[in-house]
Amino acid sequence: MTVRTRFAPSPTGFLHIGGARTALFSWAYARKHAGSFILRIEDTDVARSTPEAVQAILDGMRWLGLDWDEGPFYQMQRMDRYKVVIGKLLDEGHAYHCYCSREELDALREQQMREGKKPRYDGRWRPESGKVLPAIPADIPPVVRFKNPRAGNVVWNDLVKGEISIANEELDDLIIARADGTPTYNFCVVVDDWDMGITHVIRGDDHVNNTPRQINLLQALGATIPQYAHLSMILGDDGQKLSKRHGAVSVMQYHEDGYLPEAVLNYLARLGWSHGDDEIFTMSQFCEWFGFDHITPSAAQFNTEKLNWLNAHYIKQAELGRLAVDIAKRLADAGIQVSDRVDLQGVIALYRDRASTLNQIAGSIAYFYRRPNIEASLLEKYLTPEILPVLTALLEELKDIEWTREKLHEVIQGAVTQNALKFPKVAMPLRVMLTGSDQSPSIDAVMVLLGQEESLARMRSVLQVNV
Ligand SMILES: Nc1ncnc2c1ncn2[C@@H]1O[C@H](COP(=O)(O)OP(=O)(O)OP(=O)(O)O)[C@@H](O)[C@H]1O
Repeated sequence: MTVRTRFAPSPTGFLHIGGARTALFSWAYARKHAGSFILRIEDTDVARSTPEAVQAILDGMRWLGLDWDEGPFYQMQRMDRYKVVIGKLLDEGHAYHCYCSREELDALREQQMREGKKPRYDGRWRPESGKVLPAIPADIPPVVRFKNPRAGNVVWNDLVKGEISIANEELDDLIIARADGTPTYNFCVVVDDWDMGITHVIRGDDHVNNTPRQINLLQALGATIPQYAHLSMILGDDGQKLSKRHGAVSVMQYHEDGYLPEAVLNYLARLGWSHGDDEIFTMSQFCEWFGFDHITPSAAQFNTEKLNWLNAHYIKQAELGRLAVDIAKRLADAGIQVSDRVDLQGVIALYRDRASTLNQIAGSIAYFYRRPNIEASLLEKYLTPEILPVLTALLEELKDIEWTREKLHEVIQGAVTQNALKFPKVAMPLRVMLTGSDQSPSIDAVMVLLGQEESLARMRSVLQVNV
């Protein structure tokens, strides 16, 4: 049997971390078994679905590298097929028309509540042998209901939660087509899973309640029942389920904030799944290791600190050329054009060990490409009257030296020793003049990358010396 899994989001908003983790597990299971991963867009909620949300979901999947083998299939394009299957169920006696008016159903519910019973459809239009059905009203277009089995239990061995058994008594005769003929959610899912040959339905456990109804429908259709794996929910900081409507951040926001997709994927993989003590692994390792035996059935909480830690790791490992392309774009978005004057890869190499996002790097290195505005308080603090002559003399000396780290260090150290100062007394004002900040990597390394001409120009403009 070839494994076929699917991810089936509703395009009512962006792809968030919770959905993405579910997509990742479904994708990994297909990849592990050399099967197929199918993308299906469940867009039957016409009022809430938008083309922008479809695009946002596709963008998020592509950014993460969760490539699909088939689809995207759109449920709205499959309406004719659903109608055919509804007809089949009606013909075969697995479904029936129900002509209850809204008022009738409301009255039924009220009566059941008064009697302390669980509100449910009482099957008044359900055909049974020997039962006389009410006269068909002229003015009420019927819905189609599924004839759910009355007795027995629906039992499945959930790959995450173990055996689950639901009594058929608990299940209503589900409406599968509304009065206007449009099919309903659970029914579309069933027809799709059947037609698409899904072998493993891997989805969030917010769908557990749908599963017994779907199994009954599949059985009535004579379909093979897939295996089910209901994954725990990802909760936000407040302990609530992340959803488009509550607390979730788009996957693409992580891109914007400077996270690498491999860091986000690695983070998501560990949300509710483990492989011994392994925290850092590649996606091919993950696909190899992934299985349902090491999934925690309890909900997992999002933790930004851990994501930052992983991102810092992947930034340190990433190929510099790739980081340079990305960071140049981030700088351009902030109105800063990088130029060949400064070796961007060299600059990133100098900064990446201390960054947990690409945005932090972009923010820290902007001064290489745009002269910094230096705060008066920094000038006052570090460019004290007694140090100014030392810096002016140093500027003179820097004009004619070989522009290497070693030479720069030697010359700066010389100025320190000659004037019987401590190293920071000279290094700090240099930092401020060159970078606009009193925090930077080693100043000689900064000066090499900034270049002789630009370094001297920045010193001159602060020291107001026109030499
Ligand atoms: N917080 C979550 N944690 C884990 N899986 C989730 C989470 N939210 C949704 N999923 C799963 O992602 C898949 C796609 O879900 P869907 O597009 O309906 O997103 P949703 O966020 O639940 O939608 P909504 O925000 O409208 O409730 C489903 O399998 C669903 O179970």
